[in-house]
Amino acid sequence: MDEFDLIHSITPHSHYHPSVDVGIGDDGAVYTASPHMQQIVCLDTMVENVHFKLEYSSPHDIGYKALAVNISDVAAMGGIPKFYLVSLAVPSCWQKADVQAMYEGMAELAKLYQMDLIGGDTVSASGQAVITVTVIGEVEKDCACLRSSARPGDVVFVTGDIGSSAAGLSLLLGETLPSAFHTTDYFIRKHKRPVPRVQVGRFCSQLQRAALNDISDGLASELHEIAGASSVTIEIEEQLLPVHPDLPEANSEWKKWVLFGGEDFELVGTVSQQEWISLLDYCTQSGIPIAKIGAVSERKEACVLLTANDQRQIVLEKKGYNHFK
Ligand SMILES: Nc1ncnc2c1ncn2[C@@H]1O[C@H](COP(=O)(O)OP(=O)(O)O)[C@@H](O)[C@H]1O
Ligand SMILES: Cc1ncc(C[n+]2csc(CCOP(=O)(O)OP(=O)(O)O)c2C)c(N)n1
Ligand SMILES: [Mg+2]
Ligand SMILES: [Mg+2]
Ligand SMILES: [Mg+2]
Repeated sequence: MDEFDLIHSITPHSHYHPSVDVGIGDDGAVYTASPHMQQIVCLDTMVENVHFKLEYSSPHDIGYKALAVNISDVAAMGGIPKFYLVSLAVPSCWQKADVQAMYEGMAELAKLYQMDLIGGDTVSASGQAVITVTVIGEVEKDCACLRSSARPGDVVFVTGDIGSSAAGLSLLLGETLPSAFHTTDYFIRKHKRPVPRVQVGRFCSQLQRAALNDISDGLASELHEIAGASSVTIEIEEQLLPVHPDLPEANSEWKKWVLFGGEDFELVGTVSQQEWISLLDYCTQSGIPIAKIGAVSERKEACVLLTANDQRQIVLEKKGYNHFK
């Protein structure tokens, strides 16, 4: 594989956004930012054997997910994703076609959101493959949905279902065996091909106030981040958590997947009770699943409480995915 030949082959012939003044091919990309908008910049890395395994992830899957998780961070800010840059460390055993397939995975999602690839970097790796994606987005001035925006009395909500991605991972790793009860393909798809909730983020950015976070490390961890940033106590109810009906049949550990599993890439957030009505209305009309899972209490201490199905209230630990634990 030749580095320059590879870069040439993945260079787009045209851009969705005419605001790209200089794309791939110079020392840096140049774009003209829209007036009245603030720029959002996100970066997340995926490492072979930490975030994916080549046994079950194709290069297309890896590319798709590396861009999806970054778009998810833009969605959690309430933004519109516009541009992306890709840094690749490629093991020498990879073929040019494998790398191109990764870019096709990203292009699939980029087409959906009309995003332009405007740069990156390509190096050889002596060990595992690493892909780092940077996404640049934008949001109307002062409309970003910050983790610090939760207030007492707010409704706490989550989109989609949670725990399914962790179930998919467990199936892929062979820790959970497929059976007639579970929707194996659905869980695996939730793990490999998460769909970022950009529409919901955009709707929230137009509200008076919304706190948002995307679920990468797990529901408990993300709720703690909102509680900490807003200095509030969040109270959620186990019976309100949206889970796929087949999840409890999959494995006795399913409740851990829901609270601490992570990589759902759903949005969790808080809005005022009044604005919850319009958010629920919007999602219902758009066919986007969303559920109220609790409320922000009047206590001013950063804490997350869970009312279990037996009605006992417990402190929900800040457990979840942590790279060094
Ligand atoms: N190595 C790093 N250097 C600088 N900033 C970092 C680094 N790692 C994480 N951050 C920043 O810390 C914050 C939390 O990161 P992270 O938990 O990865 O967020 P997310 O779950 O939204 O991807 C973000 O603002 C991120 O940009
Ligand atoms: C082989 C493998 N083992 C474990 C996991 C689970 N996992 C890896 S990283 C992660 C958390 C999300 O990734 P991170 O890099 O922390 O994203 P961020 O929080 O920065 O968005 C989880 C649940 C996985 N996806 N693949
Ligand atoms: Mg991150
Ligand atoms: Mg992230
Ligand atoms: Mg993380």
